[in-house]
Amino acid sequence: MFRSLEFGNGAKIVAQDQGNGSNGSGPSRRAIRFPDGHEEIAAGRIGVLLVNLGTPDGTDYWSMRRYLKEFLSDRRVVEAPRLIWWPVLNGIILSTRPQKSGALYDKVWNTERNESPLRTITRSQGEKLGADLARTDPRIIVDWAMRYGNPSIAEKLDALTAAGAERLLIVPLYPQYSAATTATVNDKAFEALSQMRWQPAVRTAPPYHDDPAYIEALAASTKKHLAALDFEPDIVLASFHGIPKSYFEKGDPYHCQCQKTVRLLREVLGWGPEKLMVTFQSRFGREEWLKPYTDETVARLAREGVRKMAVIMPGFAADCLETLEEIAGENAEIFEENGGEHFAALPCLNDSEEGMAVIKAVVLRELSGWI
Ligand SMILES: C=CC1=C(C)c2cc3[nH]c(cc4nc(cc5[nH]c(cc1n2)c(C)c5CCC(=O)O)C(CCC(=O)O)=C4C)c(C)c3C=C
Ligand SMILES: [Fe+2]
Ligand SMILES: [Fe+2]
Repeated sequence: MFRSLEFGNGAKIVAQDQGNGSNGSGPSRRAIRFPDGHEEIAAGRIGVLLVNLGTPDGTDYWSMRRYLKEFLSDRRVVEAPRLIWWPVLNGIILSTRPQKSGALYDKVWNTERNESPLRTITRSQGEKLGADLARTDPRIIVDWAMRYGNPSIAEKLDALTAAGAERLLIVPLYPQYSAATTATVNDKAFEALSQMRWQPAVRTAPPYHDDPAYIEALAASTKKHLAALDFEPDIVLASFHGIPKSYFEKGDPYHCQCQKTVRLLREVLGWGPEKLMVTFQSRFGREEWLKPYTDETVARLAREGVRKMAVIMPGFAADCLETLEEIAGENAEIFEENGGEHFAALPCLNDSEEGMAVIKAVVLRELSGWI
């Protein structure tokens, strides 16, 4: 079966599904067919796929349950032996967490588009990057996907190869590497590629925790958002999503990369560790996670007399439940309950000028030799 995509100049990209047996069903032939119908040439396009964590399709019980089941079944995310984890996940967690998390997502949901902020922002990052890079090299096509939920990595890889992408750059949108994030994005992409008879050439973008473009963007964005506040914080927390301490002990470089990001950011801002502290948020389960915990630190500092606090979240390429609800909502309350007076959660880099400059710098560097 042929699938085709038409372009404004009358050219047509045609992809033939292989549909011939056991080795998957990805597109196996790509060609540009010109209007007169007889000329076929290789499409030769370069695909860039931005991937972020994921998102439920809705905040109702079944959408939340589907999403959490996919997410929490991933062995890269929960490493506990299946014999122990399976009954816990399918018992208590999937019967209670979907309602609880759904209510939290309701607080931040983009009702206009009926989707989570993470999906809205990731789409915008993809669209802005696509428009920008098409001016750099018209062979480049950019798309975006979610590791869990929709749009899936597999469907976007199919679409990119069908559109003629013979070279492909996968970009996990995580500045700091963790097996629970970067590695699982790549695993999922290679799982989809393993089903294709005719694979594109593939690269994956490395973490960019110490990339000067990223550090400069964080510094500029932090200064810009602090200047817009009606107070000057006594202390700024750099809050990262946590991981279980045991993952760090097994060799996950995430903790070290978070620390390095903040060390470099302090150097650019000219701040010491007493002004910009590192903390870890979003614990899940009973195991010990990376410390210090954000919520405990916020409470302690408020009790110790800190009255004005700002929080930046450099590990999140886009605002999401964990930044908009957990930090801007829950932690603001914790601060005030313990005597704090002014609290601000600063926006992530998102699709801002600074944020797009980082993604563009990473992508252009990783495309070198291809463009
Ligand atoms: C169970 C363990 C979890 C690990 C390990 C984990 C690592 C991890 N997560 C992110 C980024 C995000 N996580 C988000 C939501 C979220 N995370 C977990 C659990 C683990 N994360 C859960 C159960 C959830 C769902 C929400 C909830 O029920 O509490 C999000 C937000 C997604 C959104 O749509 O807004 C992000 C982003 C990182 C970077 C990371 C390890 C470094
Ligand atoms: Fe998470
Ligand atoms: Fe959370």
